[in-house]
Amino acid sequence: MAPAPPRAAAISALGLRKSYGGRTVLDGVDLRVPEGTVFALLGPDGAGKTTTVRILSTLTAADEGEAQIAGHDLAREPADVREAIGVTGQLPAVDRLLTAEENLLFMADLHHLPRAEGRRRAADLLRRFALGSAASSPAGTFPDGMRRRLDFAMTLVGAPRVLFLDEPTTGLDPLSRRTVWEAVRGLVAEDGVTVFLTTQYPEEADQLADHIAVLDRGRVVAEGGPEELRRRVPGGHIRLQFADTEALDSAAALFGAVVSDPEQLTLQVPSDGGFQILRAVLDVLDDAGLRAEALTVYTPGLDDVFAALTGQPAPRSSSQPSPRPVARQPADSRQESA
Ligand SMILES: Nc1ncnc2c1ncn2[C@@H]1O[C@H](COP(=O)(O)OP(=O)(O)OP(=O)(O)O)[C@@H](O)[C@H]1O
Repeated sequence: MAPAPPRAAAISALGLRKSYGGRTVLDGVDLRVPEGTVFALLGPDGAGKTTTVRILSTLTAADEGEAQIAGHDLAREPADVREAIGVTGQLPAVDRLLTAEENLLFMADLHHLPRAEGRRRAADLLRRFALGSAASSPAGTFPDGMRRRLDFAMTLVGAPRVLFLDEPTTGLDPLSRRTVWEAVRGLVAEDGVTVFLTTQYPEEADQLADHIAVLDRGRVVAEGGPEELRRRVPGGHIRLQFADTEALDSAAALFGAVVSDPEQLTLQVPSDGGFQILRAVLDVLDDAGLRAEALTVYTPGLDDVFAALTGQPAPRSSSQPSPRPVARQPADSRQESA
């Protein structure tokens, strides 16, 4: 079967540059985001993430470079670009005197939706963002996380094809964060929306993004899928545990340059996380008639990738993210008996 043709780009940018008062904030950023995918721009504070979003959403002009959004040229057709996109945090924000439902209906009026269609969209968004129980309360009484969810929902009333989310979950409580993540997944899977999000949390990029670009001091220093990025940094290993010192020492002699821990009776064999090396390690043990009691494969997490690429520790969200499938865990520890 012929491979699927590459998806058209919903966002493409070439050579974006921006300086403020002689200080370079974006230093030649190239990006390509295929339609119907989630792209994460991951980077520490001040890397230039918000500036990138502001440029791509027509709020700020780049000094140099060009971009196309949803088939429209950013510089020549800004009104068409604005028509196709949604941006979180953009005005009009939540009106605190109106209820959640009224805020959504107000947005529907701004987008000239017919009454019935507006009501249908408002009801759908209240459900998607777990705001149903608060539909009739004034938004001024909402806790922060709930108000941010409503703000996000309001961006969606106009059914944008391309959505920019600038740090959508920074400072959010775990329920609000999960709700936002689920909403993003639903928008992509059910509506084919393209999502461009910025985040300082590696786990958020890992959870949501098909493709991640790491931005540091105005430059994209690495990009790829989450797995691809993990393989870029050293530190992956296979950890073997033995029943006694004799087996441990025999295995250590076989593998050469390994870290041995006599107290735990473990060895760490360097690994790129691939299947080949795992098989080779098991073959070496087998051939020598040695048996490991336990085997753990450790691949570096995106936190390690972030730290290696930016020279800064990855910021942690205020709470633990929801558990993910084992196959995608960053600090992957798959237990297998050997
Ligand atoms: N309007 C402006 N005038 C002057 N400097 C600015 C302006 N906007 C951004 N900057 C500077 O540009 C740099 C990048 O800012 P930007 O907000 O794009 O970073 P960021 O990656 O989004 O970080 P943060 O998470 O802190 O928002 C920062 O040093 C910031 O102070």
